[in-house]
Amino acid sequence: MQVNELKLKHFRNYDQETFIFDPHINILIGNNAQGKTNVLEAIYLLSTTRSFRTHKIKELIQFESEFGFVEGQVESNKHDYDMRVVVSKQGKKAFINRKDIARTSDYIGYLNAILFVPEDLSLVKGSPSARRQLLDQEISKISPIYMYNITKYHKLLKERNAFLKMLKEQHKEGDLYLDVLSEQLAELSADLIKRRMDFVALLNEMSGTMYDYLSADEKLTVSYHTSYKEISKEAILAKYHKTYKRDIIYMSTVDGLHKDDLKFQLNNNDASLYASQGQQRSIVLAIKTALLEIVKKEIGEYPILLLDDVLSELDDQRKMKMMNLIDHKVQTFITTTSIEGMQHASIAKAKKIKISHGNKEDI
Ligand SMILES: Nc1ncnc2c1ncn2[C@@H]1O[C@H](COP(=O)(O)OP(=O)(O)OP(=O)(O)O)[C@@H](O)[C@H]1O
Repeated sequence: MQVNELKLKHFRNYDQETFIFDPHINILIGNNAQGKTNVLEAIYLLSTTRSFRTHKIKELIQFESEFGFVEGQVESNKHDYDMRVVVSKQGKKAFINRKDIARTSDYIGYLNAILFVPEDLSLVKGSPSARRQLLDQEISKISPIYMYNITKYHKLLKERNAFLKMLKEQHKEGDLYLDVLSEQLAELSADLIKRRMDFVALLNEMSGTMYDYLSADEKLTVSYHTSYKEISKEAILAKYHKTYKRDIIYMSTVDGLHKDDLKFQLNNNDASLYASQGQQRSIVLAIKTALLEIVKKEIGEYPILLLDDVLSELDDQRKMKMMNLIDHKVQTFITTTSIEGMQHASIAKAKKIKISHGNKEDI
């Protein structure tokens, strides 16, 4: 997959700009606060209809403007597409070949992107919610059904929690409607957890190989942790039934896949407790490069890669190895304040675009 052309209109600090990209490496160079990450954010928006920096989509519209849009000419193995996401005060609208696509799950997949930002470097020791988010986002890219079901799960969970609160206020210990909601959640949970487990098995295999290449010292293992001993609708529902009273007291669904976690181990030691900064970086790098391979395996072609200011966070050896892994395979967008010290041959051949004050200049 690749983005050949990107148009920005009233997007962040861009009034109007058109970028023509190289199929391999594109480097956006500029001082701080010039608009480099804004370009990555625009590509990510085109890919997912979301920003990786804010949930408030209206922040993407240029100050003083009523609307903004991002439009990309995208080339894949199958077809070429014109993709567009328009953001206005009313919300956002996504289009493929000028056709309005109402459901996000129908839009995702035309342009797959793997994003790597400095915050990802805290994935190993950070909050479980970031690891769950990674799982949900990445599985959604290769499975529209997963995306549809996880959205439905969270809606039902919210409804169940609100209902638990009402039961507590009414001093009730159960209700037929609680049974219905629990049954629906149990059915979805069994399906979603199985899909997560399958994905993690693949991630474990691929990231193990990548880690071995990036840092041959230890063995990386990635595993999925859930509170359920048996993954079936019946077993999950039975657990819900057993914990009705507790959930009503807490006014919250205490157990569930919304509490599950992804664990990393190096030579059987819990990486969240023992991994050094360098080891954590290698793990995240192994995960991100493994994700590229998983998308290739599942979809049949590589996604694009967005590297926001992360190369400067990696040492020379890891940087070189990372570039070796993506060279001539993956269209990559790199933001940086300077290319000094970037030694790989692909950097010399890369398309370099200077960004200043929301304007670009090919150099
Ligand atoms: N909605 C908006 N309208 C106009 N300008 C905006 C808007 N949102 C952000 N900006 C401007 O965009 C600039 C930041 O751009 P960006 O985050 O892409 O910086 P950057 O070049 O990646 O910098 P750094 O190297 O510091 O990460 C700031 O000057 C900010 O004021």
